[in-house]
Amino acid sequence: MKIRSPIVSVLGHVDHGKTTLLDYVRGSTVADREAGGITQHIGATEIPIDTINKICGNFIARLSIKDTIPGLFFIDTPGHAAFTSLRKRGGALADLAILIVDINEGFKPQTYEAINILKMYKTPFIVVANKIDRIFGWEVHEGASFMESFKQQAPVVQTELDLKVYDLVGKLHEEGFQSERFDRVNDFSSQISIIPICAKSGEGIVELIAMLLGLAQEYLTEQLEIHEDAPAKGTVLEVKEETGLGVTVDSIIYDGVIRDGDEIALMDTNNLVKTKIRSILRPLPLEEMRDSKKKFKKVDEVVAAAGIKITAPNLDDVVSGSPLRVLSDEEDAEAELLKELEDITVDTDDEGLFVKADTLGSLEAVVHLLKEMDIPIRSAEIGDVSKRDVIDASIAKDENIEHGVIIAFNVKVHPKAENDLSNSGVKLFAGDVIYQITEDYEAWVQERKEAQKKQWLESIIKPAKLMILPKLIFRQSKPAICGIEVEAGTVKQGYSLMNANGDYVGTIASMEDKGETLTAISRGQRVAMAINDAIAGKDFEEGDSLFVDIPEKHYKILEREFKDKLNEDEFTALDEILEIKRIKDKDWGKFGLFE
Ligand SMILES: Nc1nc2c(ncn2[C@@H]2O[C@H](COP(=O)(O)OP(=O)(O)OP(=O)(O)O)[C@@H](O)[C@H]2O)c(=O)[nH]1
Repeated sequence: MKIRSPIVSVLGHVDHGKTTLLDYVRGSTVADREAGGITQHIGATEIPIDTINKICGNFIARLSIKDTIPGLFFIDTPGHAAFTSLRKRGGALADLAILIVDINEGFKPQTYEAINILKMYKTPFIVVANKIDRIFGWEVHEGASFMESFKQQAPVVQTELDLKVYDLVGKLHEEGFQSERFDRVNDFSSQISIIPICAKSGEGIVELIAMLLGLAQEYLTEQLEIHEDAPAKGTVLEVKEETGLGVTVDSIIYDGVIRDGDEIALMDTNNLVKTKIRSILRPLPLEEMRDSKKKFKKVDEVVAAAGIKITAPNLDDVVSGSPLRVLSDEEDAEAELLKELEDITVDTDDEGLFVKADTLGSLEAVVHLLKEMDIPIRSAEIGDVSKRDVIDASIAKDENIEHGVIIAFNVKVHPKAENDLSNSGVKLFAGDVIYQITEDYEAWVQERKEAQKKQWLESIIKPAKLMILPKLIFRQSKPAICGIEVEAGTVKQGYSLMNANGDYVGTIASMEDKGETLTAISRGQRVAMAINDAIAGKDFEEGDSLFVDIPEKHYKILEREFKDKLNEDEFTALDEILEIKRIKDKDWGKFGLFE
């Protein structure tokens, strides 16, 4: 068993300094390049332990880190898109992550997104609080450790920094993490270290590197064990067309050995792709690159961890995030890959939303998040939103509006699908921050529920009470016409009326006030009312109170769902109506055992 270097990714909000940090980490060893200070991979940079020892020897001694880990392997492309692409079955490819936060700006949408992704993959991480040089009064000490530089700051500046660090501690706490400034952490397995740094001047970088190494040694060595002679396992970072080489795949190999001429298996959106390696390429050292047009050099074999470019036939449809396996014991590797593809794309429900994403990894992340929210998924695929997606969603919409929805992460709508989309009424939730898309979707569902409830409430017959005004009976019957005043609630045309004994009186045919026909009138209004079926003097008298006859089902809905929506006078009328109803049926309005 050999131990490989831990793979480290940098995540964080846009402009918080991911690239600057990576540049510094790589640049800090550039002088040493020829002496083996740094190993350039495709898509990654490795800093060997000797170089690390040179840069931060003191710290490493203090943290009692041994030389068992060969170095640190930094993925060159920062950001969570790269992070989710670089997946392997059941987790992230990165063993460790650096979450970078601008100390002056604090948490931003993509910071939360990164945390969600790290939580999902259970990836251990260190928080770096970047741009400390922007704290008012900070005196820059190029390349110094954080502690050294901190000691030399004025007390107000030190206090200011600590306040900002505590803001981050608070935010991390809200996300369910215990954290502390790294020098105050007493248990690295339960607390997250926050390292204040300046990616421009390099302050704090030595501590960052030492901490990464310390964490890897303490908690990851088992996961870093590799089988040097086993068929390689890797992940596709990017599929790229290269002049003179055709379509190539850039991949990170995290276990085993890969050789020129090996048979490998990869994935396109739906199938296994098998091919034979034509060549394995590594970057040409910078010095040599200057003298030639070539960027790569051919190698016969590489052992994990490594970043390589592979040329081979049939790579055109391979997707980024695809697993890569060297096939030796073909059946096993193939079956494993197929199962993996199934895990991500086929584990869907009969009904639900349509999900599109740009890579296998991001698709997996979106699907995972939606499932956690108990949102059913009908289909999950890689690629832009197509005409077919819109048609499928539109069919689903006819059955359930909430399923006529497409969630699109980091992909575009195909121009041919745009028209259909706007005509179909299918809802599209698109963006590049997963949790914002899901939040928007949830807000929309909530809004729809509220609107539905409102519509429902409007169709429900609500309690109301009216009085037959004295000396204002204009006609005895067919229909009876009389002056009334509404005493509680709202009375509408078509409502049935009952008297104080619960007997049916008649149905409101029409209402009129000063020559104007009204369909609904409220408390305090006086109108002339025509009542079908009723005979004045027999079914009611002047001065009688009449009540709206509420169907029992409506009463129950009011009681259960909308009681808080009734006015005080409606509330009292409802009580009166209940009492009247129970004269004839003592169980009226009571809920049955199974209701
Ligand atoms: N003052 C100061 N500026 C910094 C520091 N780190 C980064 N910056 C600046 O912040 C800006 C953004 O930095 P980047 O490294 O490009 O940020 P990023 O997170 O990689 O941004 P994207 O790649 O666009 O997501 C640049 O102008 C950097 O020069 C720092 O420590 N101090």
